[in-house]
Amino acid sequence: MSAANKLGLVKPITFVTGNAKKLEEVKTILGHSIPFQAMKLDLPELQGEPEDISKEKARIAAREIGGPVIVEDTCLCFNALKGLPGPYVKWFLQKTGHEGLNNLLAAYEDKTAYALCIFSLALGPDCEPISFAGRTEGKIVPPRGPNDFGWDPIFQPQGYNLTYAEMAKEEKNSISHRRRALDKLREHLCNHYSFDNLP
Ligand SMILES: O=c1[nH]c(=O)c2ncn([C@@H]3O[C@H](COP(=O)(O)OP(=O)(O)OP(=O)(O)O)[C@@H](O)[C@H]3O)c2[nH]1
Ligand SMILES: [Mg+2]
Repeated sequence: MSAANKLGLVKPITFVTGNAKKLEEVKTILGHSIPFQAMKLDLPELQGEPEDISKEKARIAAREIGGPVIVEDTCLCFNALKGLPGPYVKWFLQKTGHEGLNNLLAAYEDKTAYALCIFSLALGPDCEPISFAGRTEGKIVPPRGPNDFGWDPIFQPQGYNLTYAEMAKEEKNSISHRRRALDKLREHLCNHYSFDNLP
């Protein structure tokens, strides 16, 4: 799309999340490529299919903010459990910890899993959100590495001997589910919008 056909945003995009570690990674990955501001808000933990959850989060956030928003929902999906715990991993982690998550797979040979991140962009309260998914394949292992972000210590990406937690931050950010989703979101925003009219 040529520059003349791009929609000029007049309100900045707000990334709405209650999770400081997500925000840190998003800031690092996007750098200055996309201007955005952040708002710490605890959005409801919804049920359903990952893309529907992410889109509904975006509708709720756009109503709260009254302007353009991005949100994301992250799932950790075990293949032996047909994708569960998926979007419910936050509660499994909170209640059962890394050990409990490993134990869920004790009855299965297959320890493979994937991390899935779905960003949704809503331009305003009455706009239908658009989603951008990123997925990284891996397996679930007993915890290794610093315990400063969620399930990072038990997720070992395919092709690596290190868990997400053991990797240097730049290395995780170069292959992560979040990185892959943000690459698509960035491309969409750069192709369709101009940011020159922002206050
Ligand atoms: O080890 C991790 N590496 C990651 O890269 C990662 N991304 C998210 N998470 C955790 O997975 C659950 C997602 O739930 P979630 O998407 O609803 O997030 P949240 O409620 O924390 O924030 P938000 O919904 O306000 O944005 C929460 O427990 C997050 O802490 C991660 N853990
Ligand atoms: Mg949440």
